[in-house]
Amino acid sequence: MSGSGLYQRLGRHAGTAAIVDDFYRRVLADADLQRHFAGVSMPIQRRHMTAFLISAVGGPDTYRGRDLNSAHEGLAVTGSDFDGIAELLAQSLREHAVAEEDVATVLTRIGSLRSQIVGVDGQWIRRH
Ligand code: HEM
Repeated sequence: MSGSGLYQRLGRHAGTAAIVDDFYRRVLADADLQRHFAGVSMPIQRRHMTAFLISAVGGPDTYRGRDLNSAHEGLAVTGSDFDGIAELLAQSLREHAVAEEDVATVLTRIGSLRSQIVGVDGQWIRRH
């Protein structure tokens, strides 16, 4: 199955966790993105993102965090924040020698979540 093949190629749980560690190092070093994570418990964040990503690439589904709509509600994530995060994830995947074809697959899956994360409409509705 190509989904679980992708999970194997990312290096299963240990490989995905290492990619996510690298990813949040980049996020916290990014002048535009780091402010969103002020006050967020990064160990929990890393654990949730690792479980989420594993499930998104066809590995076991152990994610027990909130749904992505609820998790990002009120955070005022912009389209450009989303693109920045996706780019840093791509860099972390490449840093871990993930093949370009697999990087593209992961980015397509993550890209399909955009409307759950970028919050402009939801915020407008809540304010009025
Ligand atoms: C690119 C796709 C993204 C995915 C797959 C994703 C995934 C997640 C997951 C799984 C959580 C944990 C939810 C929980 O703990 O219940 C989370 C939380 C969070 N995400 Fe994202 N996220 C994405 C994009 C973004 C972007 C673009 C930003 C802003 C720059 C962002 C900011 C946050 C913050 C600040 C939290 C912590 C919220 C809190 O603990 O209150 N995320 N995200």
